[in-house]
Amino acid sequence: MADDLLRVRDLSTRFFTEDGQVNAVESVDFDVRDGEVFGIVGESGSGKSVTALSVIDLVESPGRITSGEVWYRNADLADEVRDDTPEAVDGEFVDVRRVPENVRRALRGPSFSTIFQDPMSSLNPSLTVGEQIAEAVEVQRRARSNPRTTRSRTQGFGLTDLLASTVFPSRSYVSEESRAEAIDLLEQVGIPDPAERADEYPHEFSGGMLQRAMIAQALAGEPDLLIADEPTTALDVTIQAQILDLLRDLQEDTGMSIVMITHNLGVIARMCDRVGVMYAGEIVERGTLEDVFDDPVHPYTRGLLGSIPDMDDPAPRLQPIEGNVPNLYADEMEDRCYFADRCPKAMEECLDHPPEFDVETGEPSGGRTETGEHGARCVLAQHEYDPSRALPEDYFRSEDDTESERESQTEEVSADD
Ligand SMILES: Nc1ncnc2c1ncn2[C@@H]1O[C@H](COP(=O)(O)OP(=O)(O)OP(=O)(O)O)[C@@H](O)[C@H]1O
Ligand code: NI
Repeated sequence: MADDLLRVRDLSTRFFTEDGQVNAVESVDFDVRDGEVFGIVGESGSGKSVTALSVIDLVESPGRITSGEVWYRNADLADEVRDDTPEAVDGEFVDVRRVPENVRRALRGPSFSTIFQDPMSSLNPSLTVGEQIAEAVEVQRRARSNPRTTRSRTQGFGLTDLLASTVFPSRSYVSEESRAEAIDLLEQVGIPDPAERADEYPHEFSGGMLQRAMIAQALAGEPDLLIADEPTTALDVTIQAQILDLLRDLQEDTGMSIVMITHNLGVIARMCDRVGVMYAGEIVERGTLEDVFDDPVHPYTRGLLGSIPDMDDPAPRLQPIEGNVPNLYADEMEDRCYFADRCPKAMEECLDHPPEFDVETGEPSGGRTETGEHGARCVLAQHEYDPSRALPEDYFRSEDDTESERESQTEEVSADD
């Protein structure tokens, strides 16, 4: 079994809005192994993107990570930070939440890289594609030749100036070498005539080609982990499939790990080794693709799978299960299973907040067992459905009015995602 590259523990992120506190990510645990694709799937508003942003520390105000650890395996980094921040080191793992902020920021690119749905969020329209990729290559090259040595301790880790250059890319190629590498990267991501295309501007690229260019830029630092948040959602189906295949090929060639975020189970089925199903800010079920697809335990997972979209005919949005994702306002989150009011198998036990149970043993796993095991945050992982303990169907009915009011608000907040 491959080693863990990332161990996320008890990660919680909240938004402190004028309307109240939103518990967007609630005590999330997951692991990402070396060289695997880990999928995070769930309906809109379930907390997938905020989870990803939390891992790379890009949550913006009024959001804040309120608890959790993000352990990243990197022996060199562990050696470098051990003296100054021993509490952030455990063997070869470093809790990136506990290292100084500039060190954490310097991991973006060479350690963690990201691609999003909209390539223009990472490409500058006024620079050629080649210049921008060369710039990313150059930034990473300098970062490598100035490693985070003990020397940096006296210089306050001195990496912020390296990062500044990503914000203000220069207008020409830094060197012939980085230009050559940019062309090489464009070729790797399947852009034909890469030397010519390198001199074109983003608007001269088609949607699929732009997506490839963004991937090239994300790969410039040779990251250990690529976080892909709905990377193909905006593309037409044939191009979607090509980009997914490209990502899978690049993953195999480079050995990097990928966290793939999507609301499309077809994408999960095509890409992922293991998967976590998110609902209302929690991972409610996780395991290998086979575990989760062939033997789902949580009624939410079963509901999702009941409407698995065909890759050739993907539904634009999953809307498989009657009812709505709760709005996640803390003062309305009761201490019960958040799916209970939509669940065909809700029992009296569901009025308590379920821990994660190991599906094999039915024992609480707390996400801290030797993972990869099949876990589910549902009492059905512990024992059989018992109709005599079923909640009456209209048990939550009285909340319907407030729910439909909230529905429109939730849509507003996540609409620009
Ligand atoms: N800036 C913000 N301010 C307030 N609430 C936010 C903010 N960003 C996200 N949220 C809330 O956090 C929750 C999780 O949002 P998130 O974007 O992670 O969902 P998602 O699963 O990625 O959905 P989608 O599939 O639509 O991208 C939602 O309830 C959302 O309303
Ligand atoms: Ni999202």
